[in-house]
Amino acid sequence: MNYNLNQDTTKEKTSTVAALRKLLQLIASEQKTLLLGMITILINSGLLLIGPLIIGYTIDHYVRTKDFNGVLQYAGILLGMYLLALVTGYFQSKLMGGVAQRMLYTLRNAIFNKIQELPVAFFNQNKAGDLISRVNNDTDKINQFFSQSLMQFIGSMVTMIGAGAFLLSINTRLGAAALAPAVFILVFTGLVSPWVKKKNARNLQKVGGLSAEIQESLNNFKVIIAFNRRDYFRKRFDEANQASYSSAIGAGMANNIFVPVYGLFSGMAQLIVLAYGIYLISIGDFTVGLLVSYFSYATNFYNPLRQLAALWANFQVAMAGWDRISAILNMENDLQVHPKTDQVAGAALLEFRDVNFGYEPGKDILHGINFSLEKGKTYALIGPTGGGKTTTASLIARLYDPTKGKILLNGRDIRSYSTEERTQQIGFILQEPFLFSGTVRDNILYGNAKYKDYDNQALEAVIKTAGLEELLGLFDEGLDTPVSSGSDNISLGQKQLIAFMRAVLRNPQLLILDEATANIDTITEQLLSAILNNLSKETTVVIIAHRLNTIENADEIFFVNSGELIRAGTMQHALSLLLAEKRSS
Ligand SMILES: Nc1ncnc2c1ncn2[C@@H]1O[C@H](COP(=O)(O)OP(=O)(O)OP(=O)(O)O)[C@@H](O)[C@H]1O
Repeated sequence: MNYNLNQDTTKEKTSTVAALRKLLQLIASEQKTLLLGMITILINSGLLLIGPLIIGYTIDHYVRTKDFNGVLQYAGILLGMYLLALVTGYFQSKLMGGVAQRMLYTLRNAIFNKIQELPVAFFNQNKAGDLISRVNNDTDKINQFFSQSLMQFIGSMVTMIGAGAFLLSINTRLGAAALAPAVFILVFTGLVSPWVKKKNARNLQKVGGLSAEIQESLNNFKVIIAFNRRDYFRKRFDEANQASYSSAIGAGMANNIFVPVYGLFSGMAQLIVLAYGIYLISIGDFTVGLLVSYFSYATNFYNPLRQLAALWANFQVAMAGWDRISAILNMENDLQVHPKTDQVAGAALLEFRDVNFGYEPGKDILHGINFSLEKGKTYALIGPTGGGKTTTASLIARLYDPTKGKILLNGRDIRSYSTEERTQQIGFILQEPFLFSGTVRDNILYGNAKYKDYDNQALEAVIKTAGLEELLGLFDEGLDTPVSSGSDNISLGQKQLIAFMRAVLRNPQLLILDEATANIDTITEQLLSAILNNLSKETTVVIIAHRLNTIENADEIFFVNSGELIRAGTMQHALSLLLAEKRSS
């Protein structure tokens, strides 16, 4: 599956209605609040619509007859109505603000949970900074629309429809003339909106790119400083910033296109009402009071339309953000759990059967790999850099599925194991161990449900039984030694030790060490070797190492080169294969 989120996003075409329907599902549980919100909008718009009618009535019946008591009475009614509109307006913002915040919360959780479900290939193909921008920035665009614009949007629509109905009912011909410019606005909006959305999508993509650039340079700050290449990253950042700036200008211009066009047509409509209205009064078909009301209704129709111009732009931004978010939400993990297959009797612990694999479609890295691992034995994978050792180990741990062939775990297709079952049976110590902020204890118990409730004393007893006591002793404050994922308060070797303890404590059937001792001194390495020898007799160990002394005790050595795996037999033969490969390259 192609997990690249930034591929072809500009060409993507999602129907706005379909996108909106999906988005609204996120607030399906907010029906009551939305209903209340709608009621406040209807009251607000209703009050706005009745206002001009009352003003017209007051002019025709009380101002012209100079009945000031009547004028005062109706002025009081109008004041009451406007105060009520103020109160309903306040509740409207409060209700919708709450809905939008809850929506933002749900949306961020949904994206984060989806990202957590996705396989390693997804993270290979997307930059962390861009993903962060989607979770933070793009969701915020949707939040802004829902908290600030949606109710205004609906309110404006209701007011417009009401005002349009009044315009047509008071005088059909004048009404039709007044509304004619709106048809042009509608056509213009329909034609221009996809282009505006595209501009906004491009802008969000560039903002994501900028975020990725920041993330990359922060992650690599040491290399940047050591090589004095600040200028290089400054230049890269400047380019990304420039691209983001240009796309923001483009999006801003696109978003602003609606306001002047709507303004132009609104002005034209008012001119039409004024000219045609005065003509109708001159021939005795209309009254001054009615024209004042009429003018107010035309304003009530076109003012919200002008507001809609700005709101529509916000809507396009939100929809562009939603497209980027749904691209994540629509991703499916293609490493699905398959139905259980029959177990092959007397099978090896793990078996590769004619396995091919490539990170990109059509570009296989591993070709026709066949081998099996027996219970309780130690295996070594050796070979030149880039030969395919880590890739083979990643397939053993099912970080990826083969493009061809099969992998059997305990005689059953590895794909038929649930993630929990599989990770319980296979422990993988990666080349670059991942630690998170906390303590040594937090990190060695990561993913270990069995000991998570043990207090330090009980855990230390378990550690002692597993032979890890001396390793723990290398940390000043033992289990409580602080660990910080970002800074370097512990060495790389110490990180590898923590990852080692984490994996051993889980007591897996199969333990893979990918260059897991590369940064550990020889004495400590001997200690690790003793711990590995002390593991249960059932435990199978796969060691990937460049330092050959690490694999002295291996029962079998595999030589992995150019994506092919052969049995190397003795250590001597393995060494000759390595040397031959070095000479030929
Ligand atoms: N995430 C990835 N995406 C695309 N290609 C990759 C990826 N990881 C590795 N490769 C490619 O796969 C090939 C095998 O890499 P692999 O990491 O398995 O080699 P290795 O034998 O473990 O090397 P080393 O000894 O340096 O760790 C290399 O050509 C590498 O460029």
